[in-house]
Amino acid sequence: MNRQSLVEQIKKKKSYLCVGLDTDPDKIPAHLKQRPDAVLAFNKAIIDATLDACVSYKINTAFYEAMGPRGWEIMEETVHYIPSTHLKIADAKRGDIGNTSSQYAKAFFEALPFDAITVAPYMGADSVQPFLEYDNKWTIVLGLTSNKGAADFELQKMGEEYLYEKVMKTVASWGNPGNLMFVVGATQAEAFSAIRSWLPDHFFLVPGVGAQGGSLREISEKALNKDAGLLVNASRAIIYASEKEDFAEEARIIASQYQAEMSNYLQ
Ligand SMILES: O=c1ccn([C@@H]2O[C@H](COP(=O)(O)O)[C@@H](O)[C@H]2O)c(=O)[nH]1
Repeated sequence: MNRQSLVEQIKKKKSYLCVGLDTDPDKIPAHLKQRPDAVLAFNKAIIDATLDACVSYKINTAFYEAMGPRGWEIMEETVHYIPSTHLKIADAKRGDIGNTSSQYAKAFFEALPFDAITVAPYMGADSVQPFLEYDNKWTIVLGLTSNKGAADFELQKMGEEYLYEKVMKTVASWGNPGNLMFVVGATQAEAFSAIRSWLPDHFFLVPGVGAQGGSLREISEKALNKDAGLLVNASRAIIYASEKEDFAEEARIIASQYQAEMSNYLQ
Protein backbone atom coordinates (compact mmCIF):
# COMPACT_ATOMS: atom_id res chain seq x y z
CA MET A 1 0.00 0.00 0.00
CA ASN A 2 1.49 3.35 -1.03
CA ARG A 3 1.31 6.61 0.89
CA GLN A 4 -1.53 8.05 -1.19
CA SER A 5 -3.77 5.02 -0.51
CA LEU A 6 -2.92 5.10 3.19
CA VAL A 7 -3.76 8.80 3.45
CA GLU A 8 -7.02 8.25 1.53
CA GLN A 9 -8.02 5.52 3.99
CA ILE A 10 -7.22 7.75 6.97
CA LYS A 11 -9.32 10.59 5.54
CA LYS A 12 -12.20 8.26 4.65
CA LYS A 13 -12.29 6.54 8.04
CA LYS A 14 -11.31 9.64 10.03
CA SER A 15 -9.02 7.31 11.89
CA TYR A 16 -5.30 6.67 12.19
CA LEU A 17 -5.77 3.64 14.39
CA CYS A 18 -3.66 0.52 14.00
CA VAL A 19 -4.99 -2.52 15.84
CA GLY A 20 -2.27 -4.75 17.27
CA LEU A 21 -2.81 -8.48 16.93
CA ASP A 22 -0.55 -9.57 19.81
CA THR A 23 -2.56 -12.72 20.27
CA ASP A 24 -1.55 -14.75 23.30
CA PRO A 25 -3.18 -18.24 23.28
CA ASP A 26 -3.43 -18.08 27.10
CA LYS A 27 -5.63 -14.97 26.90
CA ILE A 28 -8.18 -16.27 24.43
CA PRO A 29 -11.72 -16.47 25.87
CA ALA A 30 -12.59 -19.88 27.31
CA HIS A 31 -15.35 -20.64 24.81
CA LEU A 32 -12.81 -20.45 21.93
CA LYS A 33 -9.84 -22.03 23.65
CA GLN A 34 -10.93 -25.62 23.01
CA ARG A 35 -11.07 -25.13 19.25
CA PRO A 36 -8.01 -26.30 17.27
CA ASP A 37 -8.12 -23.03 15.29
CA ALA A 38 -8.66 -20.87 18.40
CA VAL A 39 -6.03 -18.19 17.64
CA LEU A 40 -7.07 -17.80 14.02
CA ALA A 41 -10.77 -17.68 14.94
CA PHE A 42 -9.96 -15.03 17.58
CA ASN A 43 -7.97 -12.93 15.08
CA LYS A 44 -10.69 -13.15 12.43
CA ALA A 45 -13.35 -12.08 14.94
CA ILE A 46 -11.21 -9.11 16.06
CA ILE A 47 -10.54 -8.08 12.44
CA ASP A 48 -14.23 -8.36 11.46
CA ALA A 49 -15.22 -6.29 14.50
CA THR A 50 -12.62 -3.50 14.13
CA LEU A 51 -12.27 -3.12 10.36
CA ASP A 52 -14.41 0.02 10.14
CA ALA A 53 -12.59 1.81 12.96
CA CYS A 54 -8.97 1.33 11.90
CA VAL A 55 -6.70 1.69 8.87
CA SER A 56 -4.02 -0.81 9.80
CA TYR A 57 -3.24 -4.03 11.64
CA LYS A 58 0.09 -4.77 13.29
CA ILE A 59 0.96 -8.41 13.74
CA ASN A 60 3.62 -8.80 16.41
CA THR A 61 5.47 -11.83 15.01
CA ALA A 62 6.85 -12.87 18.43
CA PHE A 63 3.41 -14.06 19.53
CA TYR A 64 3.16 -16.33 16.47
CA GLU A 65 6.79 -17.51 16.41
CA ALA A 66 6.32 -18.58 20.05
CA MET A 67 3.63 -21.06 18.92
CA GLY A 68 6.05 -22.99 16.69
CA PRO A 69 5.40 -23.94 13.05
CA ARG A 70 1.61 -23.65 13.39
CA GLY A 71 2.06 -20.11 14.66
CA TRP A 72 3.77 -19.12 11.42
CA GLU A 73 0.82 -20.59 9.48
CA ILE A 74 -1.67 -18.72 11.65
CA MET A 75 0.24 -15.50 11.01
CA GLU A 76 0.09 -16.21 7.27
CA GLU A 77 -3.63 -16.99 7.37
CA THR A 78 -4.26 -13.87 9.45
CA VAL A 79 -2.37 -11.54 7.14
CA HIS A 80 -4.23 -12.98 4.13
CA TYR A 81 -7.52 -12.35 5.95
CA ILE A 82 -6.86 -8.62 6.35
CA PRO A 83 -8.36 -6.74 3.38
CA SER A 84 -6.16 -4.69 1.04
CA THR A 85 -7.77 -1.48 2.36
CA HIS A 86 -5.72 -1.89 5.56
CA LEU A 87 -1.97 -1.49 5.97
CA LYS A 88 -0.52 -4.80 7.16
CA ILE A 89 2.48 -4.36 9.43
CA ALA A 90 4.82 -7.16 10.51
CA ASP A 91 6.19 -6.03 13.86
CA ALA A 92 9.25 -8.25 13.53
CA LYS A 93 12.04 -5.81 14.49
CA ARG A 94 14.50 -7.38 12.06
CA GLY A 95 17.85 -6.13 10.72
CA ASP A 96 21.14 -7.95 10.05
CA ILE A 97 24.08 -7.86 7.63
CA GLY A 98 22.90 -6.99 4.13
CA ASN A 99 22.43 -10.44 2.61
CA THR A 100 20.53 -11.63 5.69
CA SER A 101 18.30 -8.53 5.73
CA SER A 102 17.53 -9.29 2.07
CA GLN A 103 16.17 -12.67 3.17
CA TYR A 104 14.09 -11.05 5.93
CA ALA A 105 12.66 -8.62 3.37
CA LYS A 106 11.85 -11.51 1.03
CA ALA A 107 10.20 -13.44 3.89
CA PHE A 108 7.86 -10.62 4.90
CA PHE A 109 7.31 -8.82 1.56
CA GLU A 110 7.26 -11.78 -0.87
CA ALA A 111 6.58 -15.07 0.95
CA LEU A 112 4.11 -13.17 3.15
CA PRO A 113 2.06 -10.23 1.83
CA PHE A 114 2.94 -7.63 4.47
CA ASP A 115 3.00 -3.95 3.45
CA ALA A 116 5.44 -2.94 6.17
CA ILE A 117 7.98 -4.31 8.60
CA THR A 118 9.59 -2.88 11.72
CA VAL A 119 13.38 -2.79 11.56
CA ALA A 120 16.07 -2.23 14.21
CA PRO A 121 18.63 0.21 12.74
CA TYR A 122 21.66 -0.35 14.93
CA MET A 123 23.59 -2.47 12.37
CA GLY A 124 23.58 0.48 9.98
CA ALA A 125 22.77 1.29 6.36
CA ASP A 126 23.42 -2.11 4.78
CA SER A 127 21.04 -3.71 7.32
CA VAL A 128 18.15 -1.36 6.44
CA GLN A 129 18.69 -0.84 2.70
CA PRO A 130 17.33 -4.25 1.52
CA PHE A 131 13.92 -3.43 3.00
CA LEU A 132 13.84 0.01 1.35
CA GLU A 133 14.46 -1.46 -2.10
CA TYR A 134 10.88 -2.76 -2.37
CA ASP A 135 8.37 -0.54 -4.21
CA ASN A 136 5.13 0.20 -2.36
CA LYS A 137 6.42 -1.36 0.86
CA TRP A 138 7.26 0.40 4.09
CA THR A 139 10.27 0.12 6.33
CA ILE A 140 9.41 1.22 9.86
CA VAL A 141 12.60 1.94 11.78
CA LEU A 142 12.75 2.02 15.58
CA GLY A 143 13.32 5.63 16.59
CA LEU A 144 12.42 6.44 20.19
CA THR A 145 10.76 3.37 21.65
CA SER A 146 8.03 3.32 24.30
CA ASN A 147 9.77 1.13 26.85
CA LYS A 148 11.76 2.02 29.97
CA GLY A 149 14.91 0.69 28.35
CA ALA A 150 14.81 3.54 25.81
CA ALA A 151 16.78 5.41 28.48
CA ASP A 152 19.67 2.92 28.29
CA PHE A 153 20.84 3.80 24.77
CA GLU A 154 18.32 5.84 22.72
CA LEU A 155 18.11 8.64 25.26
CA GLN A 156 21.84 8.89 25.87
CA LYS A 157 23.45 12.11 24.62
CA MET A 158 26.06 11.96 21.84
CA GLY A 159 27.45 15.49 22.04
CA GLU A 160 24.50 17.85 21.57
CA GLU A 161 22.12 15.18 20.28
CA TYR A 162 20.37 12.17 21.72
CA LEU A 163 21.38 8.90 20.12
CA TYR A 164 17.82 8.33 18.83
CA GLU A 165 17.90 11.77 17.21
CA LYS A 166 21.14 11.05 15.39
CA VAL A 167 19.83 7.63 14.32
CA MET A 168 16.50 8.99 13.03
CA LYS A 169 18.08 11.90 11.13
CA THR A 170 20.65 9.58 9.53
CA VAL A 171 18.10 6.90 8.63
CA ALA A 172 15.80 9.58 7.14
CA SER A 173 18.47 10.24 4.49
CA TRP A 174 18.38 6.56 3.39
CA GLY A 175 14.71 6.56 2.39
CA ASN A 176 11.88 9.04 1.93
CA PRO A 177 8.48 9.79 3.48
CA GLY A 178 6.90 7.45 0.91
CA ASN A 179 8.73 4.31 2.01
CA LEU A 180 10.07 5.01 5.48
CA MET A 181 8.32 5.48 8.83
CA PHE A 182 9.66 5.61 12.38
CA VAL A 183 8.48 4.06 15.63
CA VAL A 184 8.02 6.72 18.30
CA GLY A 185 6.45 5.61 21.58
CA ALA A 186 3.42 7.47 22.95
CA THR A 187 5.05 7.28 26.38
CA GLN A 188 7.70 9.69 25.04
CA ALA A 189 5.19 12.50 24.38
CA GLU A 190 7.59 15.26 25.47
CA ALA A 191 9.82 14.44 22.47
CA PHE A 192 7.11 14.57 19.78
CA SER A 193 7.19 18.29 18.94
CA ALA A 194 10.94 18.28 18.40
CA ILE A 195 10.84 15.09 16.32
CA ARG A 196 8.03 16.50 14.16
CA SER A 197 10.03 19.71 13.63
CA TRP A 198 12.94 17.84 12.05
CA LEU A 199 10.81 15.19 10.31
CA PRO A 200 7.75 17.19 9.16
CA ASP A 201 6.50 14.71 6.54
CA HIS A 202 7.21 11.20 7.80
CA PHE A 203 4.62 8.88 9.29
CA PHE A 204 5.29 7.74 12.84
CA LEU A 205 4.02 4.39 14.08
CA VAL A 206 3.11 5.14 17.68
CA PRO A 207 2.70 2.27 20.16
CA GLY A 208 2.11 2.96 23.83
CA VAL A 209 -1.46 4.22 24.17
CA GLY A 210 -3.87 1.96 26.07
CA ALA A 211 -2.02 -0.60 28.20
CA GLN A 212 1.19 1.50 28.42
CA GLY A 213 -0.65 4.69 29.39
CA GLY A 214 0.43 7.14 26.65
CA SER A 215 -1.90 10.04 25.81
CA LEU A 216 -3.55 9.98 22.39
CA ARG A 217 -4.49 13.64 22.79
CA GLU A 218 -0.96 14.80 23.58
CA ILE A 219 0.77 13.01 20.71
CA SER A 220 -1.98 14.00 18.28
CA GLU A 221 -1.76 17.67 19.23
CA LYS A 222 2.00 17.61 18.86
CA ALA A 223 2.56 15.49 15.78
CA LEU A 224 -0.40 15.31 13.38
CA ASN A 225 0.53 16.78 10.00
CA LYS A 226 -1.46 17.49 6.83
CA ASP A 227 -1.61 13.77 5.92
CA ALA A 228 -2.14 12.77 9.58
CA GLY A 229 1.41 11.40 9.68
CA LEU A 230 0.57 9.15 12.61
CA LEU A 231 -0.49 5.55 12.93
CA VAL A 232 -1.38 4.97 16.56
CA ASN A 233 -1.26 1.36 17.69
CA ALA A 234 -3.20 -0.21 20.52
CA SER A 235 -2.99 -3.95 21.08
CA ARG A 236 -4.02 -5.25 24.53
CA ALA A 237 -6.49 -2.42 25.21
CA ILE A 238 -8.50 -3.52 22.18
CA ILE A 239 -8.05 -7.24 21.71
CA TYR A 240 -8.43 -8.06 25.42
CA ALA A 241 -11.19 -5.55 26.13
CA SER A 242 -13.22 -8.51 27.38
CA GLU A 243 -12.22 -12.04 28.40
CA LYS A 244 -15.70 -13.34 27.66
CA GLU A 245 -17.82 -14.30 24.67
CA ASP A 246 -18.41 -10.63 23.90
CA PHE A 247 -14.68 -10.00 23.27
CA ALA A 248 -15.14 -8.98 19.63
CA GLU A 249 -18.01 -6.61 20.40
CA GLU A 250 -16.02 -5.04 23.25
CA ALA A 251 -13.00 -4.73 20.93
CA ARG A 252 -15.24 -2.95 18.41
CA ILE A 253 -16.44 -0.54 21.08
CA ILE A 254 -12.92 0.39 22.23
CA ALA A 255 -11.62 0.72 18.67
CA SER A 256 -14.61 2.94 17.80
CA GLN A 257 -13.84 5.13 20.83
CA TYR A 258 -10.29 5.64 19.57
CA GLN A 259 -11.66 6.40 16.10
CA ALA A 260 -14.13 8.97 17.49
CA GLU A 261 -11.37 10.71 19.45
CA MET A 262 -9.08 10.69 16.40
CA SER A 263 -11.78 12.15 14.18
CA ASN A 264 -11.88 15.19 16.51
CA TYR A 265 -8.13 15.71 16.22
CA LEU A 266 -8.24 15.38 12.42
CA GLN A 267 -10.63 18.36 12.03
O1 LIG B 1 8.60 1.06 21.17
C1 LIG B 1 7.83 0.13 20.97
C2 LIG B 1 7.89 -0.66 19.84
C3 LIG B 1 6.97 -1.64 19.67
N1 LIG B 1 6.00 -1.88 20.59
C4 LIG B 1 5.01 -2.92 20.30
O2 LIG B 1 3.73 -2.31 20.18
C5 LIG B 1 2.73 -3.11 20.79
C6 LIG B 1 2.13 -2.40 21.98
O3 LIG B 1 1.18 -3.21 22.61
P1 LIG B 1 0.17 -2.67 23.74
O4 LIG B 1 -0.54 -3.91 24.19
O5 LIG B 1 -0.77 -1.69 23.09
O6 LIG B 1 0.98 -2.05 24.81
C7 LIG B 1 3.43 -4.43 21.14
O7 LIG B 1 3.32 -5.28 20.02
C8 LIG B 1 4.87 -4.01 21.34
O8 LIG B 1 5.78 -5.05 21.10
C9 LIG B 1 5.95 -1.12 21.71
O9 LIG B 1 5.09 -1.30 22.59
N2 LIG B 1 6.87 -0.11 21.88
